[in-house]
Amino acid sequence: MTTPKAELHCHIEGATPPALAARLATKYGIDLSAWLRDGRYVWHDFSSFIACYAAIANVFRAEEDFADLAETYLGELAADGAIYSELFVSPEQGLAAGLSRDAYMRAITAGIEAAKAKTGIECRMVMIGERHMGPEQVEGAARYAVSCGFPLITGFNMAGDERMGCVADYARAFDIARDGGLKLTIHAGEVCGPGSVRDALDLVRPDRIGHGVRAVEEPALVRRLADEGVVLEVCPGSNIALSVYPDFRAHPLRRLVDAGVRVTLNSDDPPFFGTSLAREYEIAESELGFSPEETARMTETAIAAAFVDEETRERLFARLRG
Ligand SMILES: Nc1ncnc2[nH]cnc12
Ligand SMILES: [Zn+2]
Repeated sequence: MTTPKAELHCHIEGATPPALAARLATKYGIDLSAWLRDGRYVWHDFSSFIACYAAIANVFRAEEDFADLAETYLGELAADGAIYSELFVSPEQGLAAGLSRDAYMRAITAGIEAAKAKTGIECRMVMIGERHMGPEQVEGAARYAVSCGFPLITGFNMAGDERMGCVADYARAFDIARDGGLKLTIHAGEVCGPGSVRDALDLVRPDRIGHGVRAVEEPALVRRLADEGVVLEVCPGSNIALSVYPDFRAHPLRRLVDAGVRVTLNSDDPPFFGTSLAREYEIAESELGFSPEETARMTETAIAAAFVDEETRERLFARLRG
């Protein structure tokens, strides 16, 4: 039997298989030649990755395209042993597709429900604001998240280019989300260093941090993460693909765990980085030196930190215990 897994950090459009992007581009007459060649996404650094991601996210046009993407991704995750997934969603993509935010949310919800009916995988959605679109867009995403009435949205997150602006500019968006009852996570300490993680802790007070790995550069900050029990959504394959670290030997996951930081394993944007959730578990064991017992503890941490009600959490823990 495959070991049970859980994923807290995956951007749904970032899970688009290249073959699906190619098929939709042909169907809708979109030129993807700058971004997709020989069945692989084309980018070479963080900025071109963000641009490539945006181009691929824009090939979706119909509700059924988004629904199929969510159902297919969750089906694959379940086949790899995942019992829980949090998908990062961007209703702005509904507008880009010529639909509406609600149509986008309906479609992803339909995909989630279909996957659950087939495989039993539990899933929640985390609303994304894109940092490089500026504070107004991110606040708009937070306002929509708390008012749209889709019950599977349980969290709010900011992704995008961490080098843009400062966290303080976005604090209001997180206040809106928190006041509306959503749990919070934020991309920090991926492209930028410990200062970015410290700002996130001070100004956003998140339940979790996306990546956060560069906190390792400041020992006092690592102690703070451990003391405060902040959970990191670590994506080792993504970090290597985006050259945050030159190779797995340089990756700080072991140092963070040894310092008592709570961590989970995630794929981020799997086909962009040549990875999958199952591959991240393999990487942790074969490249980063963790035992199966240790990766099982990371899955437990993911369930403990999942943005779900307590009854669902108990059910998920019961499934983990088998
Ligand atoms: N790894 C990443 N960092 C920031 N924004 C993203 N959007 C999609 N993937 C991302
Ligand atoms: Zn991410």
